[in-house]
Amino acid sequence: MLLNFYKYQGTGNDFVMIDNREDVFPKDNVKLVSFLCDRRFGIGADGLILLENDKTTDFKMVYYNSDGRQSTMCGNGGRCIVAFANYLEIVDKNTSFMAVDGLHHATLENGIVGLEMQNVNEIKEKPNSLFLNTGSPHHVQLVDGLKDFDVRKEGEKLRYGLYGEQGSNINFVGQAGEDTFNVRTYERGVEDETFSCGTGVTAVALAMHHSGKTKSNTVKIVTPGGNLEVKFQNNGNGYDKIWLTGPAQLVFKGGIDVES
Ligand SMILES: N[C@@H](CCC[C@H](N)C(=O)O)C(=O)O
Repeated sequence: MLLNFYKYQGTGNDFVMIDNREDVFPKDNVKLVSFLCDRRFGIGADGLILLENDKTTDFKMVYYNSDGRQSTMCGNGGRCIVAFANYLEIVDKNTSFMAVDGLHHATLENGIVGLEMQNVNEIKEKPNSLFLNTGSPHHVQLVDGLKDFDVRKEGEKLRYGLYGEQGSNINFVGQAGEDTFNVRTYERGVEDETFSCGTGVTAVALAMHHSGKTKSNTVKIVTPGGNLEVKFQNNGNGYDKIWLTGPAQLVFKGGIDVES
């Protein structure tokens, strides 16, 4: 069958996007998803996202990593699917949608998408790092010489060594200013460094505030794929009103022959 797809990117974190409102996609086909995400034999992407109907909100997001398996929340994917829903004329400038971690509100203006993330009530302090869940699990670690750091090698070591089978995404951080951080992320399920990770930069912003590295509740993050901003409120017990904001763009669209 001919499968129509749309390719999106948000700060270089890229996704195959499929309109699955008519239930056309074989959702349990791990091989098919990993083939579509393959950069040499398929379309190429860090993940695949289905846009589906939802009973109570504008649409539902179903996220797969490039390994072909459904996973936890994807922040950049969440921003991209809002741009996709706008392209499909399902939503205008404000929307609410359902994802694996619950309800998300979002805004869209001139290609910039703001996405409200789930509240974070726990940040675990470890010897050289912090661990928190922003919809997906994240290890956050400050390192020297981030530019030349071997993110793949060190990320893989920690992802399996510290977090076992379940794993975690691993974020390496360098402070660039009072409210600005450089971030490089090793992503679980991609098993490599990606150009940017939305739940990851959200985790970094909160972790840096929690550990006193910044006093600002608007944090600028520089990733290899571009710039993001994370705003939040510290409520004493944790963080709420967390908004991740940055660009999300349609790159190209097409059709691909797949076995039905
Ligand atoms: N790229 C994503 C994170 C996707 C989920 C992650 N790989 C996992 O399985 O935990 C983002 O932008 O948040």
